Amino acid sequence: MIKRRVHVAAAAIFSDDGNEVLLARRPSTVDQGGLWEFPGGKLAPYETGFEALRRELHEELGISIERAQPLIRVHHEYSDKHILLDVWQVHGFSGEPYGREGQAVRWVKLGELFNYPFPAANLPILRAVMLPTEYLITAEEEDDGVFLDKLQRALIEDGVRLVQLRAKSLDESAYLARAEQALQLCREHGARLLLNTEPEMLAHIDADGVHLTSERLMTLERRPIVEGKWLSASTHDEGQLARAGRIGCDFVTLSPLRTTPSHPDAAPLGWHDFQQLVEPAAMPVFALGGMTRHDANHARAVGAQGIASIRDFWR
Ligand SMILES: Nc1nc2c([nH]c(=O)n2[C@H]2C[C@H](O)[C@@H](COP(=O)(O)OP(=O)(O)OP(=O)(O)O)O2)c(=O)[nH]1
Ligand SMILES: [Mg+2]
Repeated sequence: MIKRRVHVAAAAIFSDDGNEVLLARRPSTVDQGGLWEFPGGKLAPYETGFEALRRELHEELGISIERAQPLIRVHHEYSDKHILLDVWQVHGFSGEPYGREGQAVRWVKLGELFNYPFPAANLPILRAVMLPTEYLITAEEEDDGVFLDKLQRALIEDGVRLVQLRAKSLDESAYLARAEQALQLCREHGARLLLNTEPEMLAHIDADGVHLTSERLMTLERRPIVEGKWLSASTHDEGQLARAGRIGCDFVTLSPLRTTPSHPDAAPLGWHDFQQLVEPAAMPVFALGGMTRHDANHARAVGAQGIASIRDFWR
């Protein structure tokens, strides 16, 4: 059977404070009926994704949007069709949204999204909605005091909300001690902390998750930590991205986008190859390697969740 290909534009519409998104419930009579969804629908012939999004949001919710940013593109195989969900992030609209087609519509806190039943294709969208556009990777730093000062600066001044504790030069007990302090600081600022260590470390410290090196990733056949903790991984090519998808990583970094002083010999991907690699990956991907916050918009335009960086945040 040749499957139908369906291209759908859908919206993650955020509340002004950014803490809630608007969900709609699919009528029980249609495909995927009764499940919750991000409002949107199929592209009409000759429509762009954004044009379809504007039309659908007006038809389904009675609102008008002027701008939207790409959030994530998800390819998914249903038994009867291949679907591409082209999901946009919307901040700001005019009109008061209501279910113009009689469907239930509800503002839902980001932390409660997993309580709602969604179509199978939606898991990567939920992850993308819950993640910020910036991922800070900490630098090697000998002194704990200096480390904490720099982390605090990034949390307060740059508004960083996702942190990976990378400290290859520390032994296990020094790493744990630093992780405890970093975790406390992250909690104070509403940020998540992932440990760049063996997954077993989560038994000793209640961090938000684990980041796998690409080598460690390639040794795993299944997800090494429970759902509910975040699992990310470093990837550099198609094979590693595929493995990350297979073991259920919540998101990944893909590098090196550019050549960097820390990895001068690694061949850079550049934006074109980056985009090609990200397109089939059904999870949020952060661009890494010579990235700054000024690259975030372009990264999003080619399919990334945003950018990951050490140097841009470590000042
Ligand atoms: N809008 C939307 N559709 C989704 C999501 N997840 C998901 O698998 N889908 C699937 C369900 C449908 O097969 C397809 C969307 O089609 P639709 O029924 O909304 O299309 P439409 O608004 O153009 O409606 P219609 O004119 O065809 O009745 O995508 C989601 O989060 N939002
Ligand atoms: Mg629809």
